[in-house]
Amino acid sequence: TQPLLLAKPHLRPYMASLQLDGQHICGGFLIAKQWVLSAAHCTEETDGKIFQVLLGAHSLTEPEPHKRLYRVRAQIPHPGSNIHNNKDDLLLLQVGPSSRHPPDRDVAPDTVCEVAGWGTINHSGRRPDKLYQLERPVLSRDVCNHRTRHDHTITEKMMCTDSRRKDTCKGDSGGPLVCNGVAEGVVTAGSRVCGNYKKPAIYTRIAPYTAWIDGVIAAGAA
Ligand SMILES: NCc1cccc(Nc2n[nH]c3ncnc(Nc4cccc(O)c4)c23)c1
Repeated sequence: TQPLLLAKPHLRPYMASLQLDGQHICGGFLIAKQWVLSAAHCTEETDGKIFQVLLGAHSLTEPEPHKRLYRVRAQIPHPGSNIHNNKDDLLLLQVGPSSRHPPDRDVAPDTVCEVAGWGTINHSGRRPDKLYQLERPVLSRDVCNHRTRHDHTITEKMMCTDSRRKDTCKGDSGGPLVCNGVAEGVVTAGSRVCGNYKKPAIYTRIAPYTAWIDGVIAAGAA
């Protein structure tokens, strides 16, 4: 049979894993804010236990910044579903606020990440009409904090990429720094300097702020 292909990480943010006690039981997918659709047969061997729903994952076990395990507020099988046939084999799950946040880990130095933006393209200050993208290696916090670079102003809630030659610039602020398919940082202007290797590009890391982000989303969702 045709060998199955490994999915490219995080290209399917709607993809859900329905779990019991940390064990994957069934797939599912987001069809609306807070609602996951799956199959009613998935509740057969659960003897009434309520699933947890894992969203934003590629690996079921490894820590990933956008991975979240959500409680299920309501589990609603289609009224026509039954254990004798495949009719109306649908299950709707209303997911509640996330019950667990992934551990907050630095991206390894030299990891090549990408950043995109409509910011100015070079010292000419030319502003593009179309989106540009840039691949840059992560710079360790120690190097970025060196006296001759950002001189100990880079906290553990920030990260840097090498700014030799290719760099972010005016108008790129706010965009995502994506490493291995995961948004790890948000472009910040920092010293506003562009393309100077002595002033590496700075990003606000996202992982330290997931509780704040979820809190705002949950409050807004009410
Ligand atoms: N590379 C870090 C970075 C990320 C995001 C934005 C920024 N810069 C800027 N953000 N806002 C700005 N307002 C005015 N000038 C600015 N930078 C600038 C413009 C022309 C020549 C040059 O050497 C630097 C910036 C710098």
